Amino acid sequence: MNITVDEMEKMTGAMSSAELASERHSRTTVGDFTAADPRMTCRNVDVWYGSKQAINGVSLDIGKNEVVSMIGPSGCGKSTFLRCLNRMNDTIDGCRVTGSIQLDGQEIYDKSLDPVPLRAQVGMVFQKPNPFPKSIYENVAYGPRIHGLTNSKAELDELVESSLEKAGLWKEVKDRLDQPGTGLSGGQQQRLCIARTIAVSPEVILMDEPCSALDPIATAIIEELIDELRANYSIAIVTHSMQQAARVSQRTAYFHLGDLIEVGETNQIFTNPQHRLTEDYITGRFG
Ligand SMILES: Nc1ncnc2c1ncn2[C@@H]1O[C@H](COP(=O)(O)OP(=O)(O)OP(=O)(O)O)[C@@H](O)[C@H]1O
Repeated sequence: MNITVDEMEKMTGAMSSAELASERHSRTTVGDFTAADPRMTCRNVDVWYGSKQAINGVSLDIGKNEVVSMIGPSGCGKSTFLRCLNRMNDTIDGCRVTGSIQLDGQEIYDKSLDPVPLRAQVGMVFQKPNPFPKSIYENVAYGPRIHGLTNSKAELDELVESSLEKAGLWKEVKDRLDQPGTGLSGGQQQRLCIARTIAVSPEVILMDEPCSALDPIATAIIEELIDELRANYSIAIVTHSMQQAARVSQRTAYFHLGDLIEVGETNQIFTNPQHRLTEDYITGRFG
């Protein structure tokens, strides 16, 4: 049975909690959660922390060469869902993920799949820039070295340069590659983290509020970069800033209490939301 959240709310008084729990799985997301050319496909994803369910039957595609933003009030599950996409939740005790998440048609939760190379294919940039306590060069060279991606120092040098170039940082650091990454400004550190992610040839880049620790100028530079990166990668970004979602993404997904309420073209979500909860959020009535 397909029912909307509104209908669900009307029905709750008449249903037992067991019936309600089973109905929650068939709750429909408003809008088309599929992408024409998907890189990742997520179907009926549930996430629990112990006995508490944080994500309820979410289905969403991340398409090739698109930026998908995930928005919603604090605690709605955006980061939890994002972390499912490269199995970062594996590192959290008591966290359990069910459903199907595929990268290029392969189940990423398959027991035989090694999460270490997966996290190179699906890289992650965190809220707070977190360069290693090493030189700028080593920050970028570390991943390719442990994944055995280059055969010589010259090749590694080239990869470090091209990754810094793609992250828009090369010109600013080319004369001080041996200096500590932690000595860069916050915005530069975040671009260094992006270069580090790019260096191991990802297909998808996950970004969890990547600009929340940055000033408006550094934020604008990262937003421009995200738009450029889209030419080569699929990007999923969690953001608290609706303006940022509107600026950087082609599709937007609105989460509420662990449900994916609505997904659609970013322009449509912000100008003509179909669900009352989406409308309430984007018009500032809550969140
Ligand atoms: N490690 C954890 N252990 C237990 N519960 C957790 C853990 N991480 C998140 N949660 C819970 O899961 C739910 C979703 O949290 P999550 O951080 O994914 O939301 P969010 O939308 O990203 O929030 P925010 O915008 O505040 O970062 C919340 O109820 C939160 O308390």
